[in-house]
Amino acid sequence: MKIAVGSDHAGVELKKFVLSWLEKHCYDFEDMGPYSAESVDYPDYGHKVAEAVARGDFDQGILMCGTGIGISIAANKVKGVRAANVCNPEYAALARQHNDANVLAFGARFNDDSSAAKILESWFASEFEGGRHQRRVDKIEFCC
Ligand SMILES: O=C(CO)[C@H](O)[C@H](O)[C@H](O)COP(=O)(O)O
Repeated sequence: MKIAVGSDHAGVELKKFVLSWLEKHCYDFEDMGPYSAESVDYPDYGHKVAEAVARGDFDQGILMCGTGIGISIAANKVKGVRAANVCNPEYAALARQHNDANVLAFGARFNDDSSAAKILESWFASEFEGGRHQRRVDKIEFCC
């Protein structure tokens, strides 16, 4: 599985942990930036990761900003992307199981390495359940 990872300045430090976690668990990943803590705009990185997932270059994306809110809103503007801003491991599991979320977002200012690891474990351990959820996910794309 190939994972695209991005953040804004607020997420740069936690991104380092996420990258090390992905490496430790043998995922194929790419750090799409930023590469320093200099202030940047979260939509630039939200779009970059989301577009890479939508093109099929990556299976999933992981995004972090201060709260996870702005960067997930930006990612969700890209057709075919279902970004879930997750605040605990249960949300991470349900985002995969019920929403077939293909981009995981979370807040770097509200998670430390330990809570981020629990979110990542739950996300990657969970599969889309299909069935009634497939019908609902299909309807997401059909909004005028
Ligand atoms: O949380 C965010 C957006 O939802 C971003 O990470 C920003 O950091 C946040 O908007 C605060 O901006 P600042 O320039 O870091 O003060």
